[in-house]
Parts: sequence; C-alpha cells; structure tokens
Amino acid sequence: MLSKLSDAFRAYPVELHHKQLDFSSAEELPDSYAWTELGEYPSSHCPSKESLPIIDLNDPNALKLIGHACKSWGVYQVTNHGIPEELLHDVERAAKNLFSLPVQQKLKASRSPEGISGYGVAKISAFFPKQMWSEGFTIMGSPMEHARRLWPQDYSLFCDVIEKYQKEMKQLAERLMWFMLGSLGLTKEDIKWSSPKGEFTGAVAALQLNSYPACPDPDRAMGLAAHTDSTLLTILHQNNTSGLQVLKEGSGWITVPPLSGALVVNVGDLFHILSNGLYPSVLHRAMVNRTEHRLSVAYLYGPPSWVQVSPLPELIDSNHPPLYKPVTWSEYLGTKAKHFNKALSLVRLCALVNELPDVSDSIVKVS
Ligand SMILES: O=C(O)CCC(=O)C(=O)O
Ligand SMILES: [Fe+2]
Repeated sequence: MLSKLSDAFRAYPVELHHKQLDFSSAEELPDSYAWTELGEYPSSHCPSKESLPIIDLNDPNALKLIGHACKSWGVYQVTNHGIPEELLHDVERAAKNLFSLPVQQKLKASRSPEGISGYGVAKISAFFPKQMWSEGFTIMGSPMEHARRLWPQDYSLFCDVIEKYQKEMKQLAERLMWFMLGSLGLTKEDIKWSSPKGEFTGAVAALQLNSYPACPDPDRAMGLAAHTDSTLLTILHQNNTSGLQVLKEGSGWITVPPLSGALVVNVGDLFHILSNGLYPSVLHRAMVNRTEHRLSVAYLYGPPSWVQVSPLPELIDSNHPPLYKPVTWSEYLGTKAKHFNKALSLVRLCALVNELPDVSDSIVKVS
C-alpha cells in the first residue's frame, strides 16, 4: 500500500542512465535527442477563433467562464489572480540563477532515483527512447537541503523566494479549486476533506522549475513530451517565451501564448476523476526554439495523502454512473509511474459509449 507520496516514488525508482547534457556547449542536436517522428503529430497554427480562454478572476461571471473552459479545454489562463507581478519575476529570476549554474554544480543537487526533490531530467523521460531538451528542479516542502548544495553560502535568497511563492500558490490553488468545484454546483459541505472555512488542510504540492535552453535544431527536438498532470490542478507561470502547447480535440496542438502577469491553470487527472470526467485533464507538451531560453514554474497541487479521490456523489445518478475507482494520490502516482499516459484509463470502471479512441496512445509512441 502506497500511503505517502514519497512511497510512490520509492516504489518506482526512475533510473535514468543517460548523462546530463551540458546544453550550453551543444552546437548540434545529438542523435539521442532527435525525435524523428515529430512531424507526424497533429499541429495547429492556432486559428484566431481557437484561443485559450483568458479569465479575469474578478469578473462576476468567472465561475461560469471557468466551468466552460474546464469542460471544453481542460486549461485556461487567469488574470487578477492576486499573485504580485514582482513575485513572478523573482521566482523566474531564481529559476534562471539555478539553471545558469555550471552543470557540475547543478549535479550536486541531483534528484536521487527514488526521490522527489532535486535537479534532473523529467521523470517521464523513462517512457521515451529519445531524450528531452530540458532540465528540471523539483521542490517538495523546504528547498533548503538542495539549495545549500547549490549555493553553500548564500542559499537563503533562493529559499525565501521559493517559500513565499509556495505560500501564495497554495492560497491561489484553494481559490481555484473552489471556482472549479463551484462551477460544478458543489459547495463546501460537499467536499468532506475541506474545513468549514474552505481550506484543504493537508493538501500536498510540489514546485517544478523547468528549463528549456535554446536548441540548435528545434524542429527535431522535444522540450517535454505530451502528458497530463497527475494533480488536481496545476498553476503554471511561463516566462515571455512561448513553447507550451495543449491538445484541443478537433483542432490539434494549440500554443498557449505567454501573457505577462497571467497564469495558466491545467485540469489534472485527479480533478478529472473527481468530476467524473466532466472536466478532462489536458494533454500538453513543451516545444523548444533556436534562440531563447524558456523557463516555466509549475505548482503541482494535489489532495492530502489520506484522501481517496473518487467521482463526487453529487455528480452521480442513474444516467451518470461513476466512471473511476477511488484512488489516493500516491496510488495514482504509482499507476502513472508504471503505465504513464494509460493511468487514467486503468483506474476507469467502465467505458463510455461512443468513446473516442485514446488519443494519448498515438501521441506517446515515438519509436
Ligand atoms: O513548461 C511548460 O510549459 C510545461 C511544464 C509542464 O507541463 C510540467 O511541468 O508538468
Ligand atoms: Fe505538465
């Protein structure tokens, strides 16, 4: 039984045998980074009518707009979210400082195969024969231990910014949870694991800093392969360089343009389960480019470790049977670590009539 998040990581260690590439000195794309079949994937040049919803959280219609965006996109951008712009710049600068360190220094804070926190390549790399043009740094809880290895003397500036960001993100994630639950007609009484004040006490979160260095051959490289997040929701800050794409049914891959001060919110797999599939988790990926260093900071938000996530009873009736089994976050992460993009269908109880073929199957295959 995987009772804690760390158990799921320990049970499925990710052994990544490849050496971390020093991106700053790479003049050509090594063969091990060349994704030969990239051209096969559907792509869209974003027709103007198909752009991701941007929702002002102070808009009196925000609840309705969020509900619509979650249903039809599984992702949206928010403005007037209350996170100070200065803090967004600070966290971006902190990430930039970290990834600009020499590779040997960064490796001192490497994530261990069984661990969650630290520097390394994306965990999903294990599912692909080719490597991704990116590096990451994951922080769960205090950043102190790893930050000290990177900057033995002056780690406190990094830690202060990260801790402030984690605190602000936690509040925003709770607020967004209530917007999303509210748009499904749910109230505080319906969510057993929320406090009377609407706090999700014991909720677990991780911060994922992503770096996508400029790439000598971007058309053949992949920054981060297509995946859904195993979260309730993810709040993403991207710097001013585009690269994030989301898959929209019937339209293909659509670029999410960076919008200064706005944050991207993804519906994750656990919200997908909670909403009995009404709000689908969004398949997304990150592309790279030739000249700009792209950075993103993802706040991965999930439930307390003891919560069994299952379709909410208020959304179930004889016409809408529960489609998913109850799972804790760590159980779900265990399934994801083993089966990657098939995890959601593996916790499914029954197939939908007229269900579309699992689009992720074809996207994951890179051979
Ligand atoms: O860098 C991005 O835009 C996407 C990052 C992401 O999907 C993740 O960290 O899960
Ligand atoms: Fe993601």
